[in-house]
Amino acid sequence: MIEVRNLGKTFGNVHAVQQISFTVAEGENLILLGTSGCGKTTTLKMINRLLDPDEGTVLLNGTDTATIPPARLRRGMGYVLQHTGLFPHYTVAENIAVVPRLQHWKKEDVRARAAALMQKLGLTWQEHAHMYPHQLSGGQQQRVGLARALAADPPVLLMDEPFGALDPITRNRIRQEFSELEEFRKKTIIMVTHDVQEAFALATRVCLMDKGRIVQMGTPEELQQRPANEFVRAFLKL
Ligand SMILES: Nc1ncnc2c1ncn2[C@@H]1O[C@H](COP(=O)(O)OP(=O)(O)OP(=O)(O)O)[C@@H](O)[C@H]1O
Repeated sequence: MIEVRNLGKTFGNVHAVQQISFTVAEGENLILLGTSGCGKTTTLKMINRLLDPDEGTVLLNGTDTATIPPARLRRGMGYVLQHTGLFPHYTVAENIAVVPRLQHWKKEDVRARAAALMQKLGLTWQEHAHMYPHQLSGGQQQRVGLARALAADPPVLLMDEPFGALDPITRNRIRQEFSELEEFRKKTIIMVTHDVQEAFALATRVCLMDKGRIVQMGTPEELQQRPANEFVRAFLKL
């Protein structure tokens, strides 16, 4: 369980995040939704300590994450980015293997896991394992990014616009495939998007943000049926 309490982060005179609080239960998918610059990415990065908050705390299963060494914390939290963050000089197989190798998995286990994930995500070992990221399409790169984040089976997945760099058709297809994966259903996920349709397709609950603050949080149905104010109504085009 992840509990975020009164998080705040300021860059110079920009209050990027102010008084953000929420809890995410095991297996839930919380989607942080909002316009560009509203503080979604900053919030996400404070959860795996890529950024340290100026105010507030993040608890992971009751433990203050400020007391957990960042490297250890991140091993339990897969991270998927819009521009994949794949290592360009590593092959597909090597990219997927990064975290299992850090955890000293046996070579054959790493390979079996990578091959199984690749297959689930529409890639094949024979064709793709030895390719480099620049030899893949954007959609294929994004699949490798997902496989890498899932490789060591972390209980938590943080995703920042994971389908954002793709054309709308590929985006919908990969999103659909991803939402059907057993991994997706099992994991606690916090995902950032500015796309209302995507948020509603994947969310257990949506956290709608504006100017660094939470405007409304609830299930997609709650937001649609009981928008808290004009901003919510306009954002959701109700
Ligand atoms: N490292 C930084 N230094 C200075 N300002 C920053 C930094 N990171 C974020 N900001 C500012 O903080 C605010 C929130 O940024 P953030 O990236 O969290 O927004 P976002 O909602 O994720 O936007 P987007 O959807 O465009 O990625 C913005 O005004 C941004 O310019």
